[in-house]
Amino acid sequence: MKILKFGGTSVGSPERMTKLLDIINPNEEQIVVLSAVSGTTNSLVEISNYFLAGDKQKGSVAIENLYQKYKDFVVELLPATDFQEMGNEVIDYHFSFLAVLTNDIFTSIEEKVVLAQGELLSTTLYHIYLQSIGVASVLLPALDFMKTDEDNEPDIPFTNKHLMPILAEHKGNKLFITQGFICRNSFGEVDNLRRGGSDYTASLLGAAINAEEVQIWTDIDGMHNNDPRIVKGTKPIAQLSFDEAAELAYFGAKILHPQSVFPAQKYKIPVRLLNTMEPSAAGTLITHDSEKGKIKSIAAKDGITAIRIQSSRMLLAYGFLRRVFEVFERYKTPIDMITTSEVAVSLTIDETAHLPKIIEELESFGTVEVDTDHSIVCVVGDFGSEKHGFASRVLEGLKHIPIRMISYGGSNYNVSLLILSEYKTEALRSLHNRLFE
Ligand SMILES: Nc1ncnc2c1ncn2[C@@H]1O[C@H](COP(=O)(O)OP(=O)(O)O)[C@@H](O)[C@H]1O
Ligand SMILES: N[C@@H](CC(=O)OP(=O)(O)O)C(=O)O
Repeated sequence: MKILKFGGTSVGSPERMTKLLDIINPNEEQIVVLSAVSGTTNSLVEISNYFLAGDKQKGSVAIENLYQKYKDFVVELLPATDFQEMGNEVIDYHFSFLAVLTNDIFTSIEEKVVLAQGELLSTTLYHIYLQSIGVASVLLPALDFMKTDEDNEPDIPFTNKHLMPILAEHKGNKLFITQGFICRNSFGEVDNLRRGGSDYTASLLGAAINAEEVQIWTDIDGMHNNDPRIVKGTKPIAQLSFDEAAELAYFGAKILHPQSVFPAQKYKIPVRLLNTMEPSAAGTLITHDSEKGKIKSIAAKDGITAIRIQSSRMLLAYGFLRRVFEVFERYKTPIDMITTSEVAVSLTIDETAHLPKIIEELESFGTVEVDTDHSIVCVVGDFGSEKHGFASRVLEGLKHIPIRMISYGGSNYNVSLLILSEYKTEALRSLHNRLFE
């Protein structure tokens, strides 16, 4: 069994949806994971924000606008009268549900239910489309088998336990369709795997059913060696290791959800990144193997805050870093980069919700300086062997840009540098010229 995930752009219009059958072979066993139609999740976030802010008027207008878009979508996707009626019933059901849901008290619980409607709509409409052209498929309700635990971690054994019997019940069927992104949390409430989470669903399903392969179909021919939105002339990378892919996804390569690598890595399921618009292109294969002696790719992550704690108490002391880390642990704030000297430690975070409290506690150790608006630029490749001189080439590529922090040696395949965000574009372009041209 293979898992094929199609992102928002791949199901972004009725025409795109109908073209999926150029890629999906209904005679092969597969679970097709769909995201919401592109733009829908953003609209649902906007709708939720209006209701969370108590602006029912604007919220209702936004619901109506989205409803009209789906009306047009159904007419184009399902031209035959009987199937068009089925499509209209589906959207009427979901949009009346939205109206009821937003009519009363609106909290983060209702917000998650609102956000789930995008994937529920796209999969149900696609399922009806397949029926309309006589292709047999089974619609699997992700909310019955995708679950996170008390720590918000996905529960893969739960998915295995609840999905396998459903698949067995439909023995003889080959094509299964399900929703990406959505799940239930440990309270049984509707929840999600965070923005871009359909990739994560695909990888979790691959792990849960021990799939032959997970394919992430998107609008580009694989992971490129730099951000194609910023740098011209980027190229797809044929092969990446799970660790390299995880670093790139985490440090900004938007093509892949950062957490989606780990389930596939743990359960040894190969992942392919492929292009819906160019299905014959090789794309990127992610496995345990890594190509040696090469720099693979550059990525950047914005919205980084750097914190420096300067303290003479650090000098020749032990236990100091533990106490610093405990502050971040108490506020559930992950640290990305860290560098130390004998009297100071610098670290970066991208979640700033608890920053004032964190600073207040850190001030008991010494002087605290905070710098916002930074970006981490991350270069991924085989840095394990000094003979390539890659690190010096990275620094050479950034010699005209002020560097706030450098992290090298944490792993053999990554160098991360912290710079002011205003230099990001120049840094990515300059590194590209230096490393790949
Ligand atoms: N290193 C990279 N390689 C490939 N694509 C990248 C990279 N960095 C950013 N991207 C962007 O990621 C986009 C695909 O991700 P996304 O929009 O989330 O797809 P989908 O909607 O299919 O899930 C591409 O169109 C591309 O602009
Ligand atoms: N629809 C969700 C989940 C998702 O993964 O979307 P996409 O595959 O288009 O990145 C989102 O927009 O976040």
